[in-house]
Order: sequence, then C-alpha cells, then structure tokens
Amino acid sequence: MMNTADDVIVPRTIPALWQAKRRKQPITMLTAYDASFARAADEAGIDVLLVGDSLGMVVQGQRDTLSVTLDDMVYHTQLVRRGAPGRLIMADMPFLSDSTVAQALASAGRLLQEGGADLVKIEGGEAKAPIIRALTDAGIPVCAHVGLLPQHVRQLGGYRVQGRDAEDAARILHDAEVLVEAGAVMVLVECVPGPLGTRLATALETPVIGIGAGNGVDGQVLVLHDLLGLNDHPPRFVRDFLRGRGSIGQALTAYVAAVRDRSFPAEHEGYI
Ligand SMILES: Nc1nc(=O)c2c([nH]1)NC[C@@H]1CN(c3ccc(C(=O)N[C@@H](CCC(=O)O)C(=O)O)cc3)CN21
Ligand SMILES: CC(C)C(=O)C(=O)O
Ligand SMILES: [Mg+2]
Repeated sequence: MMNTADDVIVPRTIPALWQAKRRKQPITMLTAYDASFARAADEAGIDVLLVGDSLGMVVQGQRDTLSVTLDDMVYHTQLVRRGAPGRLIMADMPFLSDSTVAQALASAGRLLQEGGADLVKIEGGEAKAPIIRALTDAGIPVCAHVGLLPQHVRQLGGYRVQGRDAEDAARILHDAEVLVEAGAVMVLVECVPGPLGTRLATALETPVIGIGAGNGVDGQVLVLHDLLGLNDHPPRFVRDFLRGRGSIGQALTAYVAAVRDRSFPAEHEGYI
C-alpha cells in the first residue's frame, strides 16, 4: 500500500512531534544504547530514540546515573545513530556536563556533531533556563526534563514520586513553563501523579512525554531493558512487554500499539 502524508504518524522532525500533539496522536519514545536495538526500535516504528544516561545503570551496572561521562554519551549516541540513520534521536546531557552556558554548548555540540543526535535533554528546573536559552539560540533543540531528576538522587535520597503536594506540583508546572519560555521544544516529566502529568500537557503547547506520569500526557517513554523484563525491581510504571510474546520485535511493536491506543499506562501503572 502506498504511504500518504497522512499515514505517516512516525514523526522524524520536531515540528512533526508538535503536529502529533495537536492531532492528539500519542508519541512513542524508548531508550536505546546500541545499534542493534536502535534498528529493532526503528523497525517497530518508535517515534523518538532516547540515548538515556540510564545507560550507567542498565548497561554499565552502576547504581545511579552520576558516573556517566560525556564521552560515554557521545559513544552510545554514535552507535544508536548507526542503527537508526533516519530516526529522531535525543541524547541526555550527563551529570555536570551542563553546569555553565559555555560547558553546555560544548557538551551539546559534541552530542550533535560527533554523536549525531537531533536534540539533547537537560534535567533540571527553572535554574536551567539560561542554559536552555543559550542552546536554543545556537540552534540546538532542547527537551526539558522535570519531575523526578535522577541526577539529583544524592539530594533526594532515592527515586521517589515528585509533585505530590500542591506546592511541589505548582513548582514543577512553573519550572516547565519557564523552560518552555526559554526555548525548550519538548518536556519530559518523570514520576509524578497522573493528574499533574495531565495538567502539564494541557497547560503547554509543547509535547509532554511522560514516564510514570499517567495517561494524560502527549507521549510515553520507557527504558528498553524494563520493557524487556530485565529489571529485578521495576517501578510501578514499568510493563514487561516481552512477557507472553515470542520476540523482541513483537514486544517493541506491542509497546508502540499500547501507547498509541492509550492502553499503556493503565491506572495501576501510575501514581496518584
Ligand atoms: N532501568 C531503569 N528504569 C528507569 O525508569 C530509570 C532508570 N533505570 N534509571 C534512571 C531513572 C531512575 N528511575 C526510577 C527508578 C526507581 C523508581 C521507583 O522505584 N519508584 C517507586 C516509587 C516510590 C514512591 O512511591 O515514591 C515505585 O515503586 O514505583 C522510579 C524511577 C527512572 N529511571
Ligand atoms: C528515564 C529516562 C527519561 C531517562 O532520562 C534515561 O533513560 O536516562
Ligand atoms: Mg536520563
């Protein structure tokens, strides 16, 4: 069958992601760290591949993401780009690679120029607004990561739900608005009550991608290894899509279908 422009629900540009949001077509995102899984995810029609600093945990076996280096991120972004040459690829800015404007420009520059990423993701609240503004002005698209910030795990003392009380929820919403005002083209919100995820997606024109943020956001992201059942202590928001299926390809295809028809995440796979 011939593809027409309207069939293409697989957005490969940032404007296409905005269009998907306007059309209420859920966006699918998945982490990838190497060429083989990038190709598998590409073939399954995942919209955006995230080279997450979660690679410190699922690939390197560390207990958190703090030790991941910019060199690690550049290397894994190269691998993912080789496996999925035509796919939108987002790369995490690792811990302390984005502390000053000059350093953030140099770090993001490497992720785009050497790694082949299309955009970068920055963890943080309002304090990251000047960084996001500078990258945006330089032509580097940025996704703002709010809610649970794994790079702040030493302050938080663990990976816990954020935005549970009204004050914290208002702060997260305010942060996201400020970061979008600074130029962020996408927002990723991690580990917040479902109603807060919905409020963010409603308040912003920008696509809001959730992980553990309920079903009312504009798209979902999961860590690849979690989706394949390789997490011994999975958070609530994880579903093992390989369980009961015959192949990794089928698991990835099932994830795409479940996000698109909004059957994932179910009520019990979120926080209240
Ligand atoms: N494999 C993997 N999957 C992830 O989703 C992930 C990573 N690694 N590494 C970086 C961060 C850390 N993340 C995490 C890790 C644990 C929980 C967790 O156990 N959450 C508790 C919530 C406890 C509460 O109610 O506050 C849960 O039971 O869901 C959440 C997010 C998400 N990211
Ligand atoms: C959990 C997702 C959002 C992430 O930032 C990562 O994989 O590093
Ligand atoms: Mg990350």
